[in-house]
Amino acid sequence: MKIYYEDSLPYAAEFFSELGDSRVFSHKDVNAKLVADADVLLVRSTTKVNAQLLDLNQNIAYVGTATAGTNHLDEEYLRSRELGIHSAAGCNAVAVAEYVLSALFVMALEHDWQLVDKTVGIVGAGHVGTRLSAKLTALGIRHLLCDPPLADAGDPRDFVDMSQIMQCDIITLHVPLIKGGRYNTGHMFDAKRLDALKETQLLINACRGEVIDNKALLACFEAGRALNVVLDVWENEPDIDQALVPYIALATAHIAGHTVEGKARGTEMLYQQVCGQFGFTATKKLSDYLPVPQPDRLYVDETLRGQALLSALVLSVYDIRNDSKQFKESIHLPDQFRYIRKNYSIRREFAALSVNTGNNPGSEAIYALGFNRK
Ligand SMILES: NC(=O)c1ccc[n+]([C@@H]2O[C@H](COP(=O)([O-])OP(=O)(O)OC[C@H]3O[C@@H](n4cnc5c(N)ncnc54)[C@H](O)[C@@H]3O)[C@@H](O)[C@H]2O)c1
Ligand SMILES: O=C(O)[C@H](O)[C@H](O)COP(=O)(O)O
Repeated sequence: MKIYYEDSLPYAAEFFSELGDSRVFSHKDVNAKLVADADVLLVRSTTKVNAQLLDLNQNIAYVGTATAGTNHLDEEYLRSRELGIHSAAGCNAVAVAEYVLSALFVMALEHDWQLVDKTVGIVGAGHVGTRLSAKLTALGIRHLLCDPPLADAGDPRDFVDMSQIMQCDIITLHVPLIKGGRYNTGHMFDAKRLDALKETQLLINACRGEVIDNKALLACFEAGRALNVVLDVWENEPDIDQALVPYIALATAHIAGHTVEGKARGTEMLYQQVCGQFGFTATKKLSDYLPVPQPDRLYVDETLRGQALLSALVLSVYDIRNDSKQFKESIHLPDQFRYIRKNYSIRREFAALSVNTGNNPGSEAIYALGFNRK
């Protein structure tokens, strides 16, 4: 069996080499000829999988993406080849939720906000939205969920509509890119919604760039509106509209999901799927490969309490300001969006770190946030 995998899948050699003849490729030079004899094709979001890539291949039996989003796969084409859509749904949900928390704590520091006085509107209550909801609950932050597809499907949680989301102090977007139809998310934040935002609100997009109309957003800023916006994702990546960057409070290069665990879990999920489909027993586990973080233990500053304590802890693991600073200072350089993503020094998830809380009364919130108790 010939297994072709994109070079951005961590631990792919470790997981797949025993299953067959495994070969690595770069998204920059992958083409139809190169993968013409693949039985299994494993990608991340940087490789577009469509007729152009697969029409020369008669044998392909499995195509999988080690990411949550699937909009780089031509679903209609894959279905016409009876291949289906295989993804790593949920692999990086914790990573994105922790990215959002870092953004919230930084914005709170910069604007002197007490987060427990704010209401967060989560749009999209799937893997990411649900993880974020759990962490906000741990922090005692009020939040509302908006997810019409889940509401229509009978999900028992309480949902609100977009008009209620628009009243929230903080709005964070976690929907797939769906172009058209009843649940369209393309330009969900169009000029009209952006005009309705107040300068006291915060809008975060860590799902797909096309969910916010970037031209309309730039027009708001150019008209003098001081909106608070955090963007991890942009329209037309990697060739984003650089004019927008200086206006964005915290700007990053589509790395919200890039924790060691989030990326590697994606590879592990595809390994399990391939084993299932081709009748292999899955013997390998992610825990066999993940490095121990250095350091692996955090100490709580005993003088801090409440938000100050949680903020210090979260930002000691991941401080989004570092990524934003690097992004803003270098994004004008050629091919920089891709460069940052390729060379990103990926971070760890809270669960990889043990916290000794001593007698701190805030301990339960720390563990409920995901930190390890050991
Ligand atoms: N920035 C990153 O690094 C990063 C990482 C992971 C995921 N993502 C993106 O975030 C998206 C969400 O990730 P996920 O793992 O939670 O996916 P998911 O499929 O588990 O959840 C998405 C949710 O959005 C809901 N939804 C669909 N249309 C909607 C609409 N019109 N309004 C409100 N809700 C709607 C769906 O019902 C679903 O529950 C992914 O599709 C991907 O595009 C980005
Ligand atoms: O959809 C996802 O899972 C994320 O957007 C993911 O981080 C993107 O994957 P990448 O571009 O790193 O392959």
